Amino acid sequence: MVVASPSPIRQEKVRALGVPVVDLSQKSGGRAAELMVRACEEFGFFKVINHGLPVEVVAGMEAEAVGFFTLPPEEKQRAGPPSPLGYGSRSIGFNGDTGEVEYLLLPANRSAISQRANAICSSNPDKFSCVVGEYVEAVRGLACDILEMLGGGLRLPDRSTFASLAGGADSDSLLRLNYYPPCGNDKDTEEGKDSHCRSSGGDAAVVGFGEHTDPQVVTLLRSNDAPGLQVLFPPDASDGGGGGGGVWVPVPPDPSAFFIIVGDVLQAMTNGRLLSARHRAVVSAAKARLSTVYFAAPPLQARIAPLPEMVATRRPCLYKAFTWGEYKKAMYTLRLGHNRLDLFRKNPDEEQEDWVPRTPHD
Ligand SMILES: C=C1C[C@]23C[C@@]1(O)CC[C@H]2[C@@]12CC[C@H](O)[C@@](C)(C(=O)O1)[C@H]2[C@@H]3C(=O)O
Ligand SMILES: O=C(O)CCC(=O)C(=O)O
Ligand SMILES: [Fe+2]
Repeated sequence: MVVASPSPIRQEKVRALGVPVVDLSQKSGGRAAELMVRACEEFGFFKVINHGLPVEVVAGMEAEAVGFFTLPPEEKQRAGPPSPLGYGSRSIGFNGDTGEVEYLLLPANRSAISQRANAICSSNPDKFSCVVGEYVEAVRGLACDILEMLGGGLRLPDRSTFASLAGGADSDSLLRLNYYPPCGNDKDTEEGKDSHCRSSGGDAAVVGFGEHTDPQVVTLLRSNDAPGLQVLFPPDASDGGGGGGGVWVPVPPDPSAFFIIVGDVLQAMTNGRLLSARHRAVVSAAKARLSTVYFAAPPLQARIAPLPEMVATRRPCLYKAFTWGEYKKAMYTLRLGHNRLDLFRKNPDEEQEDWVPRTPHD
């Protein structure tokens, strides 16, 4: 059998830096919202603790995911191939991207989940629908709280602008379960002999999920206690701008927290004030990583454009208007790592000024 060599990632420019943390038990007074906005302006990324999702809802979701990924390969194939929804292994999207990952991509709503439950979990489809349905509803509530806080922190005239966009029943939100098998570097085991990681040699990490930004409004990512997520901190954030293209920051896993990632839609609506964060997952640990990722998205027909209050004389409108359906169509023509928002830039060659709030003179 010929096994393709997984692509190693060069390890330079990877540095341990603290990630911003927002404690949701301290919501009152607006301080948490201000911290969120600052984290999204600087990194497009933060972690929330004390988020209030019941532990049994989160544990139930993880147990269903483990149950699915540990099924025999032929059973998992019943939920594939990805269209893009469904079960996939190694191949991501339709344009040749690959990684050491298995995944299940589902629409994040109860009825669509129960329609697919039989193919995913034939032993107990009702339990799968119930547990996963409960999880997506709880996490949608958390997404709306966070988006509402961001709207408040940005002082929007309607603080619910983002939450209403992504929190409705007709939203195109998705749930993705990613499973990164362990490296199995143990030469004495059968698994170790076939290891997909040994072939890369040295300490180089292997790509689980290649670098990209998430296209939607915001992403809520939770994982088990295996590491792997890395976020690209822009040059200003990492070293005062002197280091070139930023630095990859490994994010220590925290199963009790959620990691929040700004998506392209939020970057466009805030006219570049909030940054959609480039991130990736690497496979280097001996332990399997399991991530449960909720992408809060607008309805397909929703019109996305920079909000008028985010545009000023010194901060001209950067993006053309588009519908979420148009954005999705464009993104499926591109590779994972491409900068999709560039397709919708008004003046792609224009230098961008740092964001300055609207002044009375504007
Ligand atoms: C290569 C691709 C996979 C992806 C669609 C795309 O053409 C470019 C964006 C990719 C991404 C990244 C974040 C999410 O995991 C995802 C579901 C999404 O909305 O955009 C995936 C897409 C996918 O796997 O279908
Ligand atoms: O698994 C991870 O930690 C990252 C996954 C991810 O970025 C994605 O599914 O879009
Ligand atoms: Fe992602």
